[in-house]
Amino acid sequence: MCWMIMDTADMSGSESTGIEVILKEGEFGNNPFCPHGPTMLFVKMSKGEQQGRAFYACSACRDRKDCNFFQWEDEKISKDRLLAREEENKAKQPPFTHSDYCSRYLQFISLPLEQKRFCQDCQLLLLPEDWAKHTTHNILPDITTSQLRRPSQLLCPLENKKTNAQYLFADRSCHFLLNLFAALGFRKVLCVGTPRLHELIKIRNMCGDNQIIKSLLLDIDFRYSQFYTEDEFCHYNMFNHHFFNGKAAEDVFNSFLSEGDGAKVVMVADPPFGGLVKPLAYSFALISSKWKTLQPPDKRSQEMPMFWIFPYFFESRILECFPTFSMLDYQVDYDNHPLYKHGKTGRRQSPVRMFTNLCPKLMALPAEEGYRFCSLCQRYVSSENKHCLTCNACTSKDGRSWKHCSLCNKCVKPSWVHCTICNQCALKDHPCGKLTVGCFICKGADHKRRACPKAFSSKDTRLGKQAAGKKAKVGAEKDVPCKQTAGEKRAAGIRLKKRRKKKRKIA
Ligand SMILES: C[S@@+](CC[C@H](N)C(=O)[O-])C[C@H]1O[C@@H](n2cnc3c(N)ncnc32)[C@H](O)[C@@H]1O
Ligand SMILES: [Zn+2]
Ligand SMILES: [Zn+2]
Ligand SMILES: [Zn+2]
Ligand SMILES: [Zn+2]
Ligand SMILES: [Zn+2]
Ligand SMILES: [Zn+2]
Repeated sequence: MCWMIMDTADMSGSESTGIEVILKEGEFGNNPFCPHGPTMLFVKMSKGEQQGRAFYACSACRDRKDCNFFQWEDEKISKDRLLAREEENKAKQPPFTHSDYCSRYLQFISLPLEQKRFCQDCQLLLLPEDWAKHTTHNILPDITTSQLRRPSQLLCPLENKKTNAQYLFADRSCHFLLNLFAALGFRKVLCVGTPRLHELIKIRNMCGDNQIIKSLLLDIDFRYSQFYTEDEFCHYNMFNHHFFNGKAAEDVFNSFLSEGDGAKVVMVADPPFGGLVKPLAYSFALISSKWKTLQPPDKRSQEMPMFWIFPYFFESRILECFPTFSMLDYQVDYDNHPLYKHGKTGRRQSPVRMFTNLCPKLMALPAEEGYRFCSLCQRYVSSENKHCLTCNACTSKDGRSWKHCSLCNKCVKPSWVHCTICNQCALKDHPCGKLTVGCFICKGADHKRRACPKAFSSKDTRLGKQAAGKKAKVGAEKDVPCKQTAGEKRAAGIRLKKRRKKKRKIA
């Protein structure tokens, strides 16, 4: 069973050929392993047809400098090479096991303050026996208990944009999320790539009268192993649902998902923005189906409550995978992202939103930040998002007021004008006559290539079928303009250039 997946390299809407991912249901584990777990199968696509040999490459790292695994799908690998690869994979694992990190932590907290040191170069809490090895390194002395409670502030964010892009929530967004989950009655939060939220939950639990909320962090950043026990953190890859510590970690995950103790679980994921949507969706669907199997039989038809934090211009792709999701207007902002800050004018508003399968009318957005309830849409919207009576919706996606174009029969960005040559709205200085209308793969006029049914095989996986089912609905009800602002285009352009470079390297 094949589920063909388009690579984000095609975000710009260019007609270039794309490298796509093939997910074979249930077969991840049979793919060769790189240091980041099972690799993914990629193939070069041109006009909807497979071109050339398929190959395996790393699921997590989009930069070959981070992981240079490469193997043709039909390549025979000698025993010696397999052994060498296994050795290499082992050598690339963290310097300590998680249980070693835990015993080091216990030793560390029993040290007097003047002996509590953190090596900034090695990103490691040091024990006295380590000191000699770090004499020439940058050492942060006198690590306090409150610093230990905020590892996301102590560790320097991994800023490798392609692979980790560790953008940390600003306090405003982190508190909003936590208060929302608490108000909705959740008592367990599965934090997928949200270390800052995880630490805030733990801090909140220490403040007396709050209901205790449990949190389990799943993240690829193993540095967190030195601060959290094996019940609080799993070293995890969200692109292939791989637990680095194998069965022991999966058992922790399974018991966290079980609601036998009456504590309701919610999942929140904030993946790196350059990540491929469909492998992520595939992992989240696996998490959700695991949650279902742990529910009592009469509740198995319910969906696991999920929040996926991602830029708004991925809306149609996320909805293809999860038709029951909707996008909230809330703008998520980050401390260390120069562009994704809240409340600035124009493009400096954060494009990052929350997608959830919970009922939008229950997601109360803060009135003090200008969000209001639209009784017609039955959801909270941002202050500038005006209800269009023709579209019968609050149509803005980016926080600015959009305007209705009667020729396009939809609302468009305020900076767009209707072009009679292209027969659609676009920026004033668009490359006239060159806008792509409809689908590049099958030439159909009613959808874009990413929603093309031909991009899926006839034997779709469950998610693939859902995607096909949603397509018509998306087209009819939520025609999401896929054009981007100049800022987004620039960002996508930079990504595209880098990807082209990578593709050249691969070829
Ligand atoms: C955009 S940041 C989100 C951080 C979040 N806003 C916070 O403040 O807690 C992405 C997070 O995903 C993690 N991450 C990146 N690639 C990952 C992967 N393949 N699997 C799991 N986690 C990953 C990063 O380490 C980082 O914590
Ligand atoms: Zn890898
Ligand atoms: Zn060091
Ligand atoms: Zn409305
Ligand atoms: Zn409208
Ligand atoms: Zn128009
Ligand atoms: Zn034009």
